[in-house]
Amino acid sequence: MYKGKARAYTNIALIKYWGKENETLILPMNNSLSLTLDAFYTETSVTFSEEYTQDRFFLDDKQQSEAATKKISAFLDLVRAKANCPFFAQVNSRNFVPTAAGLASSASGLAALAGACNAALDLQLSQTELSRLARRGSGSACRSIFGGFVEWHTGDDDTSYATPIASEGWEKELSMLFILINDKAKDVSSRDGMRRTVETSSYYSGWLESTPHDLKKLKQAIREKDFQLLGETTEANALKMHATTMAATPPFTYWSPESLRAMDCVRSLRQKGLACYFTMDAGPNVKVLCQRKDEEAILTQLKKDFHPEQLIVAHAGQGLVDLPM
Ligand SMILES: O=C(O)C[C@@](O)(CF)CCOP(=O)(O)OP(=O)(O)O
Repeated sequence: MYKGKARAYTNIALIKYWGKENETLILPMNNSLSLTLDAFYTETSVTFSEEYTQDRFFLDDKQQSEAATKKISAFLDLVRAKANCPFFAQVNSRNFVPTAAGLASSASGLAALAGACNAALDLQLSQTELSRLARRGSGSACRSIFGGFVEWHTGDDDTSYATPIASEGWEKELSMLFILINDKAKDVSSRDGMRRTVETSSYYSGWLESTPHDLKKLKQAIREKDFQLLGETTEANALKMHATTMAATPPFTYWSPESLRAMDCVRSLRQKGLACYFTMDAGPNVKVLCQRKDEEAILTQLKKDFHPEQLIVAHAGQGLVDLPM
């Protein structure tokens, strides 16, 4: 019996990963850049045992569907091949995110699973090898191996992994405020959404052409600790990513009326002189990037338009953490 446990934190992309060049190997069309946060994380333990007759996957103590277990099994097969281990496994993941907020990201889950498997089978993987492995579970998971600002590079199965970006700790001066939009509509998963967009969106080529330029500006903003450039580039990049979905066939959007209202609130706060910018992913929630020094003032304003329980504050977080069983 081999056991391991790890914790990984959610990351939010400032330059989005939105499209795969290779679905099986989960290779991205473009480089992305994210900020690992401290507010949301997943703790995953894994046990490989010769006594198990199948893989089983529990999330928050609930056994998961066959489809979800199949996805985990495919990842475990990679690990078993690497470790030359024939045993089935039981995976227990616990998401430390606000319940029913639609925030449980596959990024922290799969990164934590990579770490737990590494510990259980004593694979002694480097952070780069862990990032490469986590990528095979979910693209954005490869970024959660590291804390702070992280870049995920395009490439082949060997060369596509994430690396931390030197920032002299500037990320500690930033805040990310989550505006939770409880939206009934069933979201298109990020995996399905990006596939449909790559295959059918007439705006996709424009997106691909513009992301390297956005990435360059974002890295300049980190180098120069220029919050306005960071914010403007982040917001514009998110809007371009979401524009591609509206030009897909059939068209779709992750935005709900409440999302639009939240985006408007951010713009009007900016007009009042409070530096804040939004980003959005494959769901209706709106994430507001600001400087820690303005966090209170912005929260006070947002509380005029949203219920306090819709607002969650996050700061820069750390990379993968091994945990004692
Ligand atoms: O995080 C970003 O860069 C942007 C997104 O969050 C925008 F929605 C996509 C994340 O996609 P993910 O869940 O990693 O997909 P997978 O590789 O199909 O598992």
